[in-house]
Amino acid sequence: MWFGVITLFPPMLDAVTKYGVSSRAVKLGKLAVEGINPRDFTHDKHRTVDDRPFGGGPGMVMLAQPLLDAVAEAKKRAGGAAKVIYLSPQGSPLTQERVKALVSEERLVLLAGRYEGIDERAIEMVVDEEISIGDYVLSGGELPAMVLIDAVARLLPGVLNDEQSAEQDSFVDGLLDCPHYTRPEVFEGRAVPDVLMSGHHEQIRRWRLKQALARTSERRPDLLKDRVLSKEEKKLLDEYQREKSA
Ligand SMILES: Nc1nonc1C(=O)NCC1CCCCC1
Repeated sequence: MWFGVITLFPPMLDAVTKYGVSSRAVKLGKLAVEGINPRDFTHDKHRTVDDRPFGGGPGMVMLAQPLLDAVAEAKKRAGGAAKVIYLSPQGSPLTQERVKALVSEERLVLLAGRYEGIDERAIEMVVDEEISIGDYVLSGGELPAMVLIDAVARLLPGVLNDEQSAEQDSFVDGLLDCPHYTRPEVFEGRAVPDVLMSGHHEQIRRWRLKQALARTSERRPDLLKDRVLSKEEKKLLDEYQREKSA
């Protein structure tokens, strides 16, 4: 999968190309990430990429022309059709469902804005979709772009050693993740739950599912609203709620 990221700070992309699971995807040839700097598509001496907002107000707005030319270059490098996604708080929320759908795109261009935003005409002319990673304001779209790349990279076939760990990740089955423990068995007087030491795989599976259901109902009841529970999940959640009120 190929990503062209339109950014004033291409070196930031090292965070996904040189470290962690996404860097493994790059090494395996399953992921490519190219930074394309709009400043390289300016035609004035000062390589201007922004200007003051019409109508007044604080800050600066990114000029449309360098962005459009950078997107055109990205599409050329993509070597085929590529959707353009603009990362901004005005976008639709990035969810695991959306991530899973994006995995089937062969090429994507991600537009990372800076300053107060980008000229609206650039959005009208080249942006296919706006995506938000959350309801807060960052200083640029690069980190959101890398969040999207990381979330997609983990799902590329053969990237994660144990396919299961992707399956067990939170939000993959619509529940929050269960607690995890490793050595030592007792840390600062706190012991690992007995069931995890029992070697009973079926009991461990049920315990983990119950913990995931309990956590989700406590911390993110909204996720349970849209989720159909299996018979077993209903039973475990009822069990948890009875134990809680006992
Ligand atoms: N939240 C977000 N989700 O996706 N992007 C986000 C963001 O906060 N982006 C920063 C702004 C900064 C000014 C230009 C446009 C992007």
